Amino acid sequence: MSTSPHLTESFTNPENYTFPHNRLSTILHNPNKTPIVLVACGSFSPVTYLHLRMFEMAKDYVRQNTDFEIIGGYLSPVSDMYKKPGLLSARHRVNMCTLAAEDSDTWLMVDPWEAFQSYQRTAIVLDHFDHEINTVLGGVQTASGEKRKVRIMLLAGSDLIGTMSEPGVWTQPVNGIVQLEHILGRYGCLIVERAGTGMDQATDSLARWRSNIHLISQLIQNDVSSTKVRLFLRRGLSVRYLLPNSVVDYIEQNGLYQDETTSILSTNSNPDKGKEREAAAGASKKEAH
Ligand SMILES: Nc1ncnc2c1ncn2[C@@H]1O[C@H](COP(=O)(O)OP(=O)(O)OP(=O)(O)O)[C@@H](O)[C@H]1O
Ligand SMILES: O=C(O)c1ccc[n+]([C@@H]2O[C@H](COP(=O)([O-])O)[C@@H](O)[C@H]2O)c1
Repeated sequence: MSTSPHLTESFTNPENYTFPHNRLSTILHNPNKTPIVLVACGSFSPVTYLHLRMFEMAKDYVRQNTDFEIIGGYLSPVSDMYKKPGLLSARHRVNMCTLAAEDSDTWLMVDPWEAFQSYQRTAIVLDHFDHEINTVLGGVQTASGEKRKVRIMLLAGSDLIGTMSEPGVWTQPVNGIVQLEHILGRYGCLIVERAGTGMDQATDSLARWRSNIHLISQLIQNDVSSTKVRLFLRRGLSVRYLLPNSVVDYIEQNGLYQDETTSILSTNSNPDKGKEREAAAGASKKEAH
């Protein structure tokens, strides 16, 4: 792993922010393994079982195919300033992710750092995790007391990684540094196959970082998406068993996704996720400068 500096000298924290690390393992059980933390960035509007499944698939993949040991996993909901269609307020998205994480395994956490401030590029978000886990917390310890640096890795669906190959915001430098080099060269990622986006198609032009890109195949096809869940809710259809029960209850109790006025922008069901993301990230970037 490269030791290039972070893309920013200092990180802006939201008011009253503390980095959640209650479920982060403090011990590296196998000293021969490289400790890693998985970070999934996205809208999570709302979080679905497929988002949680990504972490489970990654856990199996890591155990069977790598020399890594996972010491924690984070959902990092994007800022309201991302302004993607269908994006509910950060407060609700963070609350739903928190319920989902509590409901699930014991190693998942939600970091609200990104959600409660201006739009942050993904490279900066990974730097923030690196800073909190390695600089502030001092990494992880082996059973013999030796301190080890934790490697941060992006966990994403193949549709998201597919957009990295397209010319656009991902390829625009952050503070003069090419951010794909930073994300894929310094950190690396685990990519979960997503119905509708081929793995080859997603990674063809990212070949130079091949050794840092881990491809995880879907053995059970499931194309649940937040867009479809929102559509169901607007039509008054049940979404139970597509999301954790606690999240379904939260949506019902708060009357979320009933109509277009509950989202940051009006909702739509545009299937062209790549273009939607590029537009959202591009707009947020322009506003940030
Ligand atoms: N069914 C799925 N299979 C694999 N990856 C998924 C799936 N659903 C979401 N992801 C991944 O989860 C991350 C966050 O996703 P995001 O919040 O955008 O969900 P989404 O369902 O794509 O949302 P939307 O429908 O609002 O665009 C992304 O990396 C995305 O690729
Ligand atoms: O950093 C970038 O250049 C960049 C460009 C496009 C998308 N992203 C991130 O990718 C995630 C996409 O989320 P979503 O909901 O559009 O799948 C979200 O966390 C964005 O901040 C990041």
